[in-house]
Amino acid sequence: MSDFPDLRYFPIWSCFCNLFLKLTHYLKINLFHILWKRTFRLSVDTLNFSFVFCLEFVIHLQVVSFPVVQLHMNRTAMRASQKDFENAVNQVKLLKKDPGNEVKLKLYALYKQATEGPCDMPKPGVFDLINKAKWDAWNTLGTLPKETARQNYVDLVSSLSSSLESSSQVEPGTDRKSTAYETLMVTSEDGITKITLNRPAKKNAINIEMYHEIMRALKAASKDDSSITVLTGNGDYYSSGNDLTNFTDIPPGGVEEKAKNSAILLREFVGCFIDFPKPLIAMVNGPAVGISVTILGLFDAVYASDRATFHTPFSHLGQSPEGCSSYTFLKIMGPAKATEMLVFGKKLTAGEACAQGLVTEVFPDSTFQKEVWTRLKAFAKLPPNAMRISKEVIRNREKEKLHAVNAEECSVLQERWLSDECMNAVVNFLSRKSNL
Ligand SMILES: CCCCC/C=C/C(=O)SCCNC(=O)CCNC(=O)[C@H](O)C(C)(C)COP(=O)(O)OP(=O)(O)OC[C@H]1O[C@@H](n2cnc3c(N)ncnc32)[C@H](O)[C@@H]1OP(=O)(O)O
Repeated sequence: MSDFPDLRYFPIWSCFCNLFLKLTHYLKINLFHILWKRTFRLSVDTLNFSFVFCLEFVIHLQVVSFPVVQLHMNRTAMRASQKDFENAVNQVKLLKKDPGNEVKLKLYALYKQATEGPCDMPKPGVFDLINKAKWDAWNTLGTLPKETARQNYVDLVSSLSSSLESSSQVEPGTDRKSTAYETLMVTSEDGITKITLNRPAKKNAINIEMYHEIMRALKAASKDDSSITVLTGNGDYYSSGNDLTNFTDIPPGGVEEKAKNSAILLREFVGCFIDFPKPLIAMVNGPAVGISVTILGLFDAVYASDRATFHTPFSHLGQSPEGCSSYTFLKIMGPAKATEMLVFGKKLTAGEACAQGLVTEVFPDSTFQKEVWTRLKAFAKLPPNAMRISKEVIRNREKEKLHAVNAEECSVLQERWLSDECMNAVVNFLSRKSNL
């Protein structure tokens, strides 16, 4: 405060001084009139005087006061930004995540401009890539005033902190995060968002809530600052597929309504995998059943522990293939092998699934986590935009077809769920007459 004269009351003092001068000036004129003019004329002059007096007041307030108030506000803002600037400089050092080279260059340039003014350094040589990039960033700020650069720096750091904060809200290790998902654990670090199916006591069976949470987690992962997304399971299973108790919660509209709602949910769920924009990797840590197997055809890489098995017992359940597997499995493994899995329900070992192209690579269970994570961390360091664009080029060719297949599979299943074959299979499982 002390280093600045407080200008807040200047306009008011200025107005009163001005008015005082005007008042004495007009009084002199009016005294002259009083002495020499008639009473009638005098009252008109008094009215004129009052009118001019008020006008003077208003004009003075507008012309003098506002610029002064503005000046005062600007000076206050400059003072605030100097303090904020120092805070922002410290805040940058505490950022947990790398904001990326583009942002770092912007920060560097604004810092230099704010502290040293316009760039007056000699331009580094073409081969001195890093210093040249820094010089370019600083030089493009031209003659931007130091105060503006300071303010821009503060704004950039604050937007950076809030965006990194919101992306860290998906951290499962924190209290905030554990309340975010009931059936999943979601973490985001080293450029990798990891979605873990988390109902180990139920073999990670996918109940209605988990379908919705997976979709929510995928949508969040598609927008966060990670480069790749991983889906895995907690416990001894990757997933036992659709939770068969989903079929027991019948709405007032009866089984038809249930089948219709399930088809809508399934279509939306599979659609999220078709449209997911970043590289999506499955870490199949154990046995996988039903829909957790079929959607693997929509992943970009599938790494499996040698404990994993792949089982799609649709005929046993009176159901039919979903997850676009009626299309992707045929493309991946050819019609004969796909039929063995999807129609006859043949369970594949990890090695067999790898030989047929469904799995990218199999790892011994003892080293599975370590080996796969080392690989994933290396992948996550690749340029994220290049990975996303490459995936887009590959996926776009198929997207329309995949959505059409998804729609068709869901509509066939809607009918199947109403069949005796399906209802008996579900009842048998729930009454524990059968395990697959
Ligand atoms: C709305 C969209 C629909 C999308 C269409 C999707 C279709 C599919 O995914 S079809 C595949 C459906 N899945 C199954 O048919 C698997 C059924 N489960 C089993 O066969 C077995 O549980 C097992 C082979 C996966 C594991 O057997 P086991 O090691 O003997 O363990 P338990 O059977 O004792 O299971 C422990 C615990 O978990 C419950 N559970 C496991 N899987 C499911 C499931 N898919 N649905 C519901 N509940 C499941 C099991 O009931 C046990 O629970 P508790 O008895 O309460 O301990």
